Amino acid sequence: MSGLRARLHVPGRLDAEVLAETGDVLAVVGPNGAGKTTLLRSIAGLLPGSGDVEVAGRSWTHPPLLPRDRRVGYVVQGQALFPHLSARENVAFGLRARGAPAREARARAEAELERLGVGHLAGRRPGALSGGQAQRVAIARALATDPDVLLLDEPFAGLDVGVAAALRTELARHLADFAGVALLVTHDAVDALTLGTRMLVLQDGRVAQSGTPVEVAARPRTDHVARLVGLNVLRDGESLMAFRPSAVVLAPSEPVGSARLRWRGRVEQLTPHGDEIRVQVLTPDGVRVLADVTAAAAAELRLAPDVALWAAAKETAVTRYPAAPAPRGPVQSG
Ligand SMILES: Nc1ncnc2c1ncn2[C@@H]1O[C@H](COP(=O)(O)OP(=O)(O)OP(=O)(O)O)[C@@H](O)[C@H]1O
Repeated sequence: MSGLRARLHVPGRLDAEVLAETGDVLAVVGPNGAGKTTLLRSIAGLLPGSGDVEVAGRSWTHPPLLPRDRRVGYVVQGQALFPHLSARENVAFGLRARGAPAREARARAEAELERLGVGHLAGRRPGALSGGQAQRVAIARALATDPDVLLLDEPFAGLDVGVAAALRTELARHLADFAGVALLVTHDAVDALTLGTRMLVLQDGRVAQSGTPVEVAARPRTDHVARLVGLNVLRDGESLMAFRPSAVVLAPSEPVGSARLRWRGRVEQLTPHGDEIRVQVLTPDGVRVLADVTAAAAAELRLAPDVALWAAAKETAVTRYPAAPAPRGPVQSG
């Protein structure tokens, strides 16, 4: 087994088996308190005695390895850079702790910061960095030690939308190059679908579902995932398009504007969805598009089953990604 095999048990909090192969990016999703952070911390060795972990054919738990002896890069929730160290020293820290000579650690740290687009900020302390810059430093620090397992706990949380989008694009590149197994905790379905090669759904400390993102999105097995991936995921040739139902506009006649994707169809279903109404539109070719509209808009459009209408979405609201390759072996619950 070249990847990760873990059976994790933290009484009352987590009971899960995780299998991932080298090159996998496992998107870990689930409601608050489901055990996502506990899962990452168990793998990192921060919760001693919490189960069996085997990485690249080597046990990290029999005998138990200290966290610093595990080949892990961990980007914790809300960053934890050392405030009194420069970006360069923060990144070099882990290398020094693993015995790298100072010069070598410094050179590697600078190269890693450069790779993350923050090389020019190497001398700054975290207090003088923006949230997005600090997060890049945190990712550089996690990658600098060439970990076998990369743990990312909500890496885009708290960042401005534009900053998060830029970092997401960049992280996608680094994850594609990354030679180990990555676990990405996220509350964002688009992250799970675009960055994950597999998805692991946790609920009440257990694995509720696993599979490729497309499999999970197509047949959500928990309410949370259904809501989370309450996304439109439509095929467009060789790629998939994902967009939120809230990005879909309904109109009685064909919408104008060339940049819009549009579908003609009929209302198949209307369901309450929070403060809004979720409308399922069925096209003559069998494509289903979800739209969330306010009650006022639903009344104005006289929405009822079988009413003919148009659905449209702006191209800018659509995330496109390649259709997933054939599924690999299952990640199982414990
Ligand atoms: N230090 C702790 N001691 C005892 N229980 C804890 C501790 N940390 C977390 N828990 C509990 O363990 C469960 C899992 O928490 P965890 O933080 O792993 O969830 P999560 O899925 O990461 O949640 P979130 O999305 O809110 O970050 C929760 O019921 C939580 O209350």
